[in-house]
Amino acid sequence: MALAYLDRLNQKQKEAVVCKAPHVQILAGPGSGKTRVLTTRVAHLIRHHKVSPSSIMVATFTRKAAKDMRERLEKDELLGPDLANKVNMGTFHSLCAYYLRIHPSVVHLPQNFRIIDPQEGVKVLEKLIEERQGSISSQTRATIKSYKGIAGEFQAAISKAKNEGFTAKTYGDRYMDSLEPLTHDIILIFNAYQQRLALEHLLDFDDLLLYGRDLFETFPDAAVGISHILVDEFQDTNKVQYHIVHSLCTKKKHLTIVGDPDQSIYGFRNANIANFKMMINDFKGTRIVHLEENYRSTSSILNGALHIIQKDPERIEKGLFTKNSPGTPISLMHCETELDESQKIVHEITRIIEYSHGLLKYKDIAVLVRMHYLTQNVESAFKASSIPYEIVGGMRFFERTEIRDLVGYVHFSFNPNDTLSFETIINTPRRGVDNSLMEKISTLSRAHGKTVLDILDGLCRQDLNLGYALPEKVLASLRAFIQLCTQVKTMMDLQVRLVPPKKVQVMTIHAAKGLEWPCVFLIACEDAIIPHVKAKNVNEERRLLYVAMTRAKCKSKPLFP
Ligand SMILES: Nc1ncnc2c1ncn2[C@@H]1O[C@H](COP(=O)(O)OP(=O)(O)OP(=O)(O)O)[C@@H](O)[C@H]1O
Repeated sequence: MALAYLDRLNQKQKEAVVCKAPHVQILAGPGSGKTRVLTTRVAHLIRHHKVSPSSIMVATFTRKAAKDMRERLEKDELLGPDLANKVNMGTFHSLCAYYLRIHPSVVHLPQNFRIIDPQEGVKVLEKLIEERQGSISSQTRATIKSYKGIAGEFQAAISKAKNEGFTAKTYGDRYMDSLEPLTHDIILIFNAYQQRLALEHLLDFDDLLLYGRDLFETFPDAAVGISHILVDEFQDTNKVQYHIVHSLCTKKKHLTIVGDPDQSIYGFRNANIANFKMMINDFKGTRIVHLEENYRSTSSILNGALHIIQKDPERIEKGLFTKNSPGTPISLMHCETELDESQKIVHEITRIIEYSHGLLKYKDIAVLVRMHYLTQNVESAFKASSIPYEIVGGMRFFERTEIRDLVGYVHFSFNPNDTLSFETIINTPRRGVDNSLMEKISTLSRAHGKTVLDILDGLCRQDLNLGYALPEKVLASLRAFIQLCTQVKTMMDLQVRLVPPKKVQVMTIHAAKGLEWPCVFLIACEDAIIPHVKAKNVNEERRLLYVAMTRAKCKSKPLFP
């Protein structure tokens, strides 16, 4: 049978797509067609091996990657929209959320659990730390400048522990004998945090993975019907994600992973490069295929990037080449000040657009930064010179105040135990509920084991006594609030349609992973920024620079003030 979709692949890519080994590890450099190979392998399983599309699960790291892959699969030369839509595809977090919604009781979760974002998590921690400051060690107390700041630090510590696979209980058991006062503070707050989330039927992002791991471990049939699992960006998997993949793959399931150890830039979030070796040990019969031809970049760009990554002493040597022409050399641009740096970028972009005579558009240009705050100068310069730009990964749709409020109403109506959402929305519009009353309502809800709505109802009917009478104006607005919430019957499925960009894309290097543009500027390419002054692992910083440089097809321009 003619398999036309294979014609778009080189020999190694074909080998990776048609490989019949039970498990396949595809190791590939940047721009060598990992996404092309992964999507074609999915198509090949369905079209050639007649695997049902609903038996295939593809786990990605970002929603953007999942969307990108689905779009590629929807093309007729691969699967077409009907078949593509039947493939189970999503981020690890969304796949876990999906199966946890179907089988919540297996891991003792309530049916109406809600997923909170990191900002909401900080809010919970802020309160818990304030409530428990008497029990926190004097050393930690002395470092508290603001509750929000310290809450952020506890959140990072708890998240790190969870990404290593600890629950509050197992973390406490493991570190109970530590001599570090801070460790005991973390144990205390970690426990309190999990108790508060459980009480209010809330899960944070890390919990999704931990509960997902427990679900698939205790009940591998949760993902019934899945026979093939494919994982993108395997170098970014942490221990918990590996555990999930391992549990999912019991009972003769087939695993394909694609990844590039050189692009491992999430070590700070516990990504574990050792997972490549673990896979070889745990999955007998794994075949390794190397993709070594880069199609994306000019040879000048690729050689420049290789020069950087080859200095990583931990690197496992692997080949990467391109048949592309050298193109223009990488040009380092020295700038007098940060202001000068952004003005030079404006000047260069204007020149590129003008001289390419329509060949290159604003959307073909990206500006990458090591840290988000570095976008400020370039943003002002773009505004002043009317260059259309988009800061990617800044304030996201769901983080905007009005959207937060709207979603808060939906969440609260769906889960009236959720005091976090209650506190977000109760005074939008103003209802005269001050912080102390808000606290009392939340505390009464927890103490009586009743929902916040029940407590509000009790207050309005005057069945519950606060020790003082609420003004009639406040009672009236609480009644209106109850009525409004009871009117919101169903959860709305808010979906944002992403419009293809037409503007210069400005984003961090982390956000640029997996993307490509003809022209890429990299600003603040200097000591203390990259490698970052606080970076614990200089090799990870080197890999970060490698990822940044390999995003460019023709023009890579690092700048330094
Ligand atoms: N066999 C091929 N022939 C021509 N072009 C190819 C081939 N394979 C991949 N490409 C092109 O190379 C570019 C990089 O491919 P892809 O995005 O799949 O790379 P990747 O390995 O996922 O990159 P990264 O690791 O940097 O995210 C794309 O523009 C793709 O269309």
